[in-house]
Amino acid sequence: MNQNIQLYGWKHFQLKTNISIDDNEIGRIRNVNKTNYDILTNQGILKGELTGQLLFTASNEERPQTGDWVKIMPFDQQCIITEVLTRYNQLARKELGKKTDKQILATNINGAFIVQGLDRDFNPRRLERMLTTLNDANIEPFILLNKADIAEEAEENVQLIRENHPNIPVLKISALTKEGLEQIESLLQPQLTYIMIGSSGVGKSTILNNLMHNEVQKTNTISEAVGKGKHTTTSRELFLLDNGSVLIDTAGMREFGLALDDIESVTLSFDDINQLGKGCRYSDCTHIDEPGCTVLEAIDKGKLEESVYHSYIKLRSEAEHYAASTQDKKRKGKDLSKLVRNMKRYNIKKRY
Ligand SMILES: Nc1nc2c(ncn2[C@@H]2O[C@H](COP(=O)(O)OP(=O)(O)OP(=O)(O)O)[C@@H](O)[C@H]2O)c(=O)[nH]1
Ligand SMILES: [Zn+2]
Repeated sequence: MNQNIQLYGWKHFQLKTNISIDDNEIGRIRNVNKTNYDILTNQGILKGELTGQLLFTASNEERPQTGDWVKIMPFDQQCIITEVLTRYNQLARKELGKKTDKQILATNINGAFIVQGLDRDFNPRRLERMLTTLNDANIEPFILLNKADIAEEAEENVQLIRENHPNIPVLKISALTKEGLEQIESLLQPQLTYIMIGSSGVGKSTILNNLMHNEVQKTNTISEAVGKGKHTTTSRELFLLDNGSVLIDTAGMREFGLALDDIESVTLSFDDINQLGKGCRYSDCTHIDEPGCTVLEAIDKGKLEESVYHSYIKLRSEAEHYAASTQDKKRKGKDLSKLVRNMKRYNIKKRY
């Protein structure tokens, strides 16, 4: 039986949060089904429910999520969840169809594998967006470019992503032929928690099955011609890998929206801009139209790829838009008009 909570990273969580509680009153949420939870505990996997207090007073965000450590009161082969222990981080996305509500995907995560297909799923801009969200959540990113076996221009596209993100591991893989599987395994550390994110059908379950060395998660075999997956809802589940790492799989995630707490962190996912920005005249320079901005200077001198700057601007404008619906509308108007002016400036320049 591998249900000992140490295997699921309890010690690591304790180190991060300074919490000390009796091991037998602790569990980790394996998956969520409305208000029913599967919880990994020293007594095995227990079914759990919330105390009335939690059920009626906790917001969606405060309720237990996959990855959460919770305080439990075992009884009768089941348990009651009395408290959600403070998370050291959480990964959220914008709720489908809603403007500002966050949906939490998972919590207490050390690293994330962004899976993107090298086929028609390939989209550097979506990758940027995911990297920004991960950076904001303080989660270490890894990029898996999958389906190398069927993609044309696979090598060029892998190179492009490596150039854009020199400090992030970028692996070219094929879950089908198992190319790159050992490289993924070499990134995983025991007792740390990882999550796998990416569009539906990109190969996440197939990768997970490879890592588990058996079939745990049903893969989506609906034909490409039909064009849509069989999942209609999003589910998250926590798995223990052979090497002792914990992996959370997210299935059926069609859209990975921005859910930023802080717009300024957008810049951090752009290594080049971040490096250059250290030389700007103003320490809070937004690199949009300030005098003495070394980022703008670098573009003029051809030292910074315009495409990188463009995705920075686009991403920033998306982030501004999102933030504006919850924060300061006035500032949004100002910044957006600056952005538009700046986009124009570079579009005009390009014609010469
Ligand atoms: N050619 C090729 N096909 C792959 C590869 N990886 C996955 N597939 C296929 O792509 C389809 C979708 O794979 P899944 O693993 O179910 O994708 P998923 O990301 O888990 O999808 P959701 O569960 O909907 O989020 C399946 O038919 C897989 O066999 C690969 O490297 N090469
Ligand atoms: Zn600047």
